[in-house]
Amino acid sequence: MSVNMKHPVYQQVAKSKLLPLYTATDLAYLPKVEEILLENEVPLIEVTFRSELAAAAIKQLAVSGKLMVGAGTVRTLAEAKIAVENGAQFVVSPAVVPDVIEYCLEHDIPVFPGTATPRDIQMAADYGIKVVKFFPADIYGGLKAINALSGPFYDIKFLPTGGINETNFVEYLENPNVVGVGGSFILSEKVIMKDNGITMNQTLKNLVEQLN
Ligand SMILES: O=C[C@H](O)COP(=O)(O)O
Repeated sequence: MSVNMKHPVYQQVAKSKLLPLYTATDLAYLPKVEEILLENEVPLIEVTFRSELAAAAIKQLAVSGKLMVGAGTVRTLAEAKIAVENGAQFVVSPAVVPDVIEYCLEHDIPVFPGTATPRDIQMAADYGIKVVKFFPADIYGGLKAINALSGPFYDIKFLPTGGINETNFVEYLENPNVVGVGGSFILSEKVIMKDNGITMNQTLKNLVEQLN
């Protein structure tokens, strides 16, 4: 059981720098979601297990094959199995869940466990994990905490999530220990629903422009 750092998911996260966290309540919007993300060259998505449609949305996106699709808010082994069986290519958890991590490593699925403390990070590192979610980033000290944690955990990269928004994401991404940022500020089904994606597309365009 070891971490395959050559998995394309790691390269894509580092390239896109944005990991959109998406909660599906209506599968009809998924083609629009794909269109917006592809147009803005953010070809990946984390579909959260916060709605009953999570597995179906993952499956639809995986079958379509346009985006790299992962599962988020994976808190149990059962959810990890459902996610991967429906085509999830990566898994994100809000905490360090040994069953989830072990299942993912056994199936060559990149897993980003949620960490906030040295103990959490050490637990993830003991599995050979090199990239952890830092969550909830703003409440657990933001960049100040990441800088402090990067001293002893010099070989770990962070994916801050939770409280990241359009005004602070660039500052996070400028930190050399931050590989990318995640969050609901990148893509929202509710916003897409309002005007069939026009506002959402513009919002994402504005975010991506700031990356260059
Ligand atoms: O697990 C991820 C977080 O719940 C996302 O937080 P956010 O809505 O502040 O981006």
